[in-house]
Amino acid sequence: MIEIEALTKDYLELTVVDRVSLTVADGEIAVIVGTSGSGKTTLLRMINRLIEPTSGTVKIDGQDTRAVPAFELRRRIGYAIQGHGLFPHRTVGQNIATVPTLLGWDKAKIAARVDELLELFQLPAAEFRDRMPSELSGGQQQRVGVARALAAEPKLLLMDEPFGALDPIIRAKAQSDLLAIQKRFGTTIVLVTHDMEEAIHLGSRIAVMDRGKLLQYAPPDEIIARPATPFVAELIGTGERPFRLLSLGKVRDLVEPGPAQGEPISADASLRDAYAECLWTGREMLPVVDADGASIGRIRRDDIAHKAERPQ
Ligand SMILES: Nc1ncnc2c1ncn2[C@@H]1O[C@H](COP(=O)(O)OP(=O)(O)OP(=O)(O)O)[C@@H](O)[C@H]1O
Repeated sequence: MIEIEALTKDYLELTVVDRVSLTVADGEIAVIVGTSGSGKTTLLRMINRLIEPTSGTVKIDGQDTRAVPAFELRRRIGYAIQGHGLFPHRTVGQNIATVPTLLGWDKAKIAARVDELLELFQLPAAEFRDRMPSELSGGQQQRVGVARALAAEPKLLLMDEPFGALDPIIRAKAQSDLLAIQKRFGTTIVLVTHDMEEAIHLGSRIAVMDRGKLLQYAPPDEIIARPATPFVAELIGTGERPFRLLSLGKVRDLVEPGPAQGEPISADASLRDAYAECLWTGREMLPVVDADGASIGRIRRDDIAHKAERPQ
């Protein structure tokens, strides 16, 4: 658990992070959003003391981070940034092995971990282990960057716009990989983005920053339904609210027994995708299938539309 209390950063007269307090429970993904210059990166970097706070405290599992040498803290906490930050003269395998090597893991354990992570990120180890970063595509480099951050099995991972440079299709893939990996390892993640769609998709809680202040810290559905200030509402985009609500729900939540015509939709698809499919194909109902393709019933367009109404 991360407990941030009245955390503040001043640069001379300028307060760039202003008495921010928030708690991130184990296994949660907290996403920090806000406009450019609102203090997101500064807040994130104070957690692993890449930036020293002016005042306030950060506790990780009850321990004040000032009680731990900064280098040790940074080995313990995974850190992934936009543009991945790989070492250009080291192979993919050596990059991923950086922290385990610093921690003195034995060679066999490091090699096994490197291969495990490469496979997990769908980069066959035999093919990618010995390549140089320049021999990878941008999306592959980014995956190696996240793999490196996870190498020493950190309980906590900090990510600063990790998917910012990726095209929309690779980005969606990277996001679903991250969710799968987070589920598997139970990693607690704090992620900075300026993309509200990404925040809502990934976040179990969203922290909205403006000019150094934390305006709201709440689960996505609450941020959408009850924005704390007009600025938060504006950031969500009023015209987008119903669709953002739909993107939080799964087809599985609204399945009913009975048949329907035409191309089926997966139970794990979002309600937003199901609604789009209804509109696009002019259907009032869609057949629903499970991950193995077995029919499990149908979903109605009207039921989906009802879910897009403002929650009471
Ligand atoms: N070393 C520094 N000295 C002075 N001001 C700084 C320093 N680092 C950051 N700032 C200022 O602090 C403010 C917050 O910066 P920060 O990088 O945290 O914002 P951000 O929300 O992450 O922005 P972006 O989305 O553009 O990356 C900015 O106004 C920035 O100019």
